[in-house]
Amino acid sequence: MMASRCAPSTGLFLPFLYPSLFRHKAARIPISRFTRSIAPLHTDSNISTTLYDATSSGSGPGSSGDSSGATTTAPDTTAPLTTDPSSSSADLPTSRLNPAPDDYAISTFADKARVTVHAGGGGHGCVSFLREMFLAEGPANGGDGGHGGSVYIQAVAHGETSLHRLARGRRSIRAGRGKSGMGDARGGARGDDLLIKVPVGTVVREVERQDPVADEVAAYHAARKQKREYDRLVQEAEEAAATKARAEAENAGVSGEGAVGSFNGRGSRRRADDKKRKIEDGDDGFISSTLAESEAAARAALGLTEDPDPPNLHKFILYPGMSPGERQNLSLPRYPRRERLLAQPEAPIRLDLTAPTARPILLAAGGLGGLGNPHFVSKERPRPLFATRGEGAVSVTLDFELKLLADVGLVGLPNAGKSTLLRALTRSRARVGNWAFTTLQPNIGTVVLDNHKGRPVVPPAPKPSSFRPSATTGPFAAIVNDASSPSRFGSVVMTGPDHHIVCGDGSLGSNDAGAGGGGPRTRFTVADIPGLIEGAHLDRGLGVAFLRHVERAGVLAFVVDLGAGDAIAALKALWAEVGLYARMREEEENEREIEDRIDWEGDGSNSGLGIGDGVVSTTGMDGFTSSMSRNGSGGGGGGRKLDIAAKPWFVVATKGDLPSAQDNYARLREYLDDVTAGREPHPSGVEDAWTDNCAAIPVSAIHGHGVDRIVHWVVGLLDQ
Ligand SMILES: Nc1nc2c(ncn2[C@@H]2O[C@H](COP(=O)(O)OP(=O)(O)OP(=O)(O)O)[C@@H](O)[C@H]2O)c(=O)[nH]1
Ligand SMILES: [Mg+2]
Repeated sequence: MMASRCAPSTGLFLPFLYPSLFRHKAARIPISRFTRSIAPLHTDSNISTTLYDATSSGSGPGSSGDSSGATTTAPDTTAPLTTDPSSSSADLPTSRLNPAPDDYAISTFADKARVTVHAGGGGHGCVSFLREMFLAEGPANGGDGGHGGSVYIQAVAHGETSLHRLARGRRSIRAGRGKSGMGDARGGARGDDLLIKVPVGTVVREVERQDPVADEVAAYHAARKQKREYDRLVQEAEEAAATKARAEAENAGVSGEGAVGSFNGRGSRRRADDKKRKIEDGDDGFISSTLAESEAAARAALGLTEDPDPPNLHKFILYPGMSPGERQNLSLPRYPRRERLLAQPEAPIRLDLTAPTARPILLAAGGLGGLGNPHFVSKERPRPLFATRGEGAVSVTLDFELKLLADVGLVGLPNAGKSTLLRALTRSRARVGNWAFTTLQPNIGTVVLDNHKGRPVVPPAPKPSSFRPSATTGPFAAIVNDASSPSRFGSVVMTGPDHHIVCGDGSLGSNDAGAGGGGPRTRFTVADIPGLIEGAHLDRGLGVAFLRHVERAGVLAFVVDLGAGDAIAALKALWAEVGLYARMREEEENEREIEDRIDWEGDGSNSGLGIGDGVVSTTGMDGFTSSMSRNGSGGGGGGRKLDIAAKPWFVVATKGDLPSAQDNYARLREYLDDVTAGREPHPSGVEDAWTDNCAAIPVSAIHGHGVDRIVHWVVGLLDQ
């Protein structure tokens, strides 16, 4: 038997021949090993611990404990607070209210967008004539062009929660252009209208606009002026030439008489007479030669190379098959004066859409379609070889700004527990993590008070005055003493499978969403924004820009972490930032008002938006200003109060389960009692700020304890 020529497979050359096989194999082994060895460095829990340590604004001394046992026990969110007073989020089992950092729903959110909206231009009119077998030159039958589409805006309460669709990518939005008319008297189709849907709470401001109709009018006036000037110069030149010729003829006659009898004299005399007669008779050849000269002189004077076009030529479409003679003899009629279908809103457009708009509001009106040639038939001009062009359309650059119109705005330092509270109040899946700036964009949730099943989920709220917490018998004591039952109000169970409170991420509430229609309030919305830090108004941290989302909330809830140092200091720091933000906004508004006053001076009509065709704006200019100075003292310059300080507010003293929370709460309570009684100034330092009933509601959001009190308190404040 012949020996194999190949050496028995030792595998020696295989890696060189098939490196991919080996790379694959080799890769597999270390990956799993690496995973095991490096995983602890990259897990979320590790990141959170690291960041927590760095920021040191966590939930107290117990929070940096070992999280290894986190998944061993089943979630017990109804556990009483007293079971383990030193528990921190890291020690607790994961649950809906203590989720892993990767358990959250990403929401695409944008609160600002700059977009140029273009209305559609009108389609052109058509030049056409009927032609049939025995009718070679029938009447004009060109169709009219279709009107261009318009752009509208509508604020909707449901379905839109953010401006991300406007902010994303596209910087311009176009309505449809009207189609041009066609032969056989077929009119062009209308351009499609465009409706921009925005969430309630959107403010729209015009930045710039281009109106081709206005440009056309200006171009027409310039062309007409030039044409007049040209005609004047031509006439002058002709008159000068005629006078000169007449003078020459006279001179020639005189010199001829002086040479009576000579042949030459007789000849020149005859020529001069001829010339004189021709001038007097308006002889064509002579006139045309002087006219051409005069026109050339006028063109030279105006710096033109050709005769100027009729001023309104650009508004007409000429029949392409026109002969040069027809072109020469073309006399265009006056451009017909026409009204736009919809009146373009006057500049500058400013809308504050604080309520759903029943009817769309016009932003940019579409252009008119051009007229077909039958419109220009007359006795003198039975076969018009022209039609009009479609009107150009307006384009407006607009700034959109969304100020969420939640009923309650949560304001707190980073890591205070705002998102956990939102999760406890609603079915929001806002991100929660034990580090600062977990929340990078606002979250909004809806608290449903009535599930429309005939039985209110939440019993009628007590009036805030009858529910005023006190240091001794207040809710904090209730939480501790009533630890076995999660709610003092019995019927509200904040956790568990039959959770009645839903998050309406897809249904943005408005200030009147709950009590809309005059009935009892059925829901309210809560906005959770990124944490504020000291100096946020100087753009530290994530800045104060997100405060715009709580600026118009009905009630402000200051979320203070009872386990993170002095709660009073935290509250004062928050109010200081809010106050500075309010002042900033007020200055901005004042500046804008002054700018507008200058803009609007020219036409003297500042009565709001000129929205035509019955489109009604729910809030125009007046609505805008009034919303900003709703609580102000009537716009009197420096005497204006801060709006935000005039809002009802309360403190949510969260993380009540942590040690030292009791003392901290007691001090906070005392301080707030003093503020209510007027012994202490308002924490923002603003005079006349709202201090009717400054409450601190202790909760442990992570356990879902005490959140029902917040629901009642808010309902009481909103219904005030
Ligand atoms: N012990 C305890 N921990 C809580 C409570 N509420 C929240 N936490 C923890 O506090 C940490 C921060 O919670 P978040 O809800 O993310 O805080 P936040 O205010 O939204 O933070 P930012 O979004 O960064 O501003 C998390 O680890 C929570 O588990 C509570 O009532 N008790
Ligand atoms: Mg958060």
